[in-house]
Amino acid sequence: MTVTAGILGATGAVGQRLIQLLEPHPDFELVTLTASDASAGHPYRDVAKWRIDAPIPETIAEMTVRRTDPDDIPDDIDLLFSSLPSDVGKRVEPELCEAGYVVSSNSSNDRTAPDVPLTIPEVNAGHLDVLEVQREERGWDGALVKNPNCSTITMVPTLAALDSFGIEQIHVSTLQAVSGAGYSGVSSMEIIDNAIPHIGGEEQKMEAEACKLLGAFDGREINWHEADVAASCNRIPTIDGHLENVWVETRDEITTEDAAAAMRSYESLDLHSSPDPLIHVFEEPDRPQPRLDRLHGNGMAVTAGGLRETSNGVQYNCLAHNTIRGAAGASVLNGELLLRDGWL
Ligand SMILES: NC(=O)C1=CN([C@@H]2O[C@H](COP(=O)(O)OP(=O)(O)OC[C@H]3O[C@@H](n4cnc5c(N)ncnc54)[C@H](OP(=O)(O)O)[C@@H]3O)[C@@H](O)[C@H]2O)C=CC1
Ligand SMILES: N[C@@H](CC(=O)OP(=O)(O)O)C(=O)O
Repeated sequence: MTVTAGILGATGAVGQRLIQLLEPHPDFELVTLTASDASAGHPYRDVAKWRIDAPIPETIAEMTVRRTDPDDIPDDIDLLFSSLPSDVGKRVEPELCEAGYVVSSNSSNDRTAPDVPLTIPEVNAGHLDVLEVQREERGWDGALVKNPNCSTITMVPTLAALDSFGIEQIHVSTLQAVSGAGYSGVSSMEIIDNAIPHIGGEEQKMEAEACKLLGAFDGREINWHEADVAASCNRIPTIDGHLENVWVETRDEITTEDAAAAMRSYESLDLHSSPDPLIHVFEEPDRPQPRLDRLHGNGMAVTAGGLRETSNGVQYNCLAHNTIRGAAGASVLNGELLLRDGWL
């Protein structure tokens, strides 16, 4: 079955990555692109400042961009991928769901709403069933699914792997790439020869989203994990790939070998965009590194290394590609999960 798909915010940085992933995708046929009113009515080629290091697919370049409005989007679209600014997503996504569209969104609005599934398919695919509650309570024929923030996605698969030892406390410090702020988000004068120890709202997102993702769905509610999470977020002058230093305290004793084995054996899924293995663990103490390791598993794998025992847990480093696994690829994978589980 081929699913007809559209992208909301298709001209932006994440929208372009979505095009790159969806145009050759075996399950999805890209038929609609939307952006702001200023871009609507024009050929995609004329209004998108294409920044991906591969040409715009010809079929996409000639498509006319539509308004991001239920009245301007064809009724027969099965799935909309959303990469809108979060204030726009907050207003438009519920309107689209009410109009009957299923939306897989990367935007940060509504990620922690109790009836909105926030999913990393390999970690918490079962949370998707909260959509039944969402439809019942909101009276929607459509549905809204979110993927987490890029820094959160980077660490959570490794934490899920370690949670059989009973995670009680997580401390994380990030080294985040400039692409996370968008093309014009951080100026070159700010970031070259520098590091910026502040990314607005990022720490709070990591702390909340990690607990929701690692929580348990009881058929009605997602009960958040009770681990104590503390994050410190920093921007550094890499282009793509968020590197993170993580300290985990566990209830049960855990050795370096236990932690490496748990990460290596953590299961992937049989979905097109899900890499196998999901987590690659390095023996070399100086890996992972952004430039060398961000494209593991076509940019969808998480890499880890530098494992060390601490007094009551382990310390390690992890890395993922922030605009692929951390954004566009995460939304596409959620689309594949929606298809597998019969929501489309
Ligand atoms: N950049 C990244 O790596 C990451 C970004 N994100 C999140 O993804 C979302 C998109 O980010 P990014 O792609 O960088 O943003 P961009 O600013 O590059 O793109 C925004 C897109 O939304 C459209 N848009 C803007 N305003 C409106 C509006 N009022 N109505 C309809 N469409 C509108 C733009 O269209 P137009 O071109 O016409 O202005 C464009 O297509 C954000 O929520 C961001 O926080 C998440 C993770 C990583
Ligand atoms: N804040 C992230 C990117 C981002 O836009 O995150 P979110 O999807 O939570 O808005 C970064 O700067 O790297």
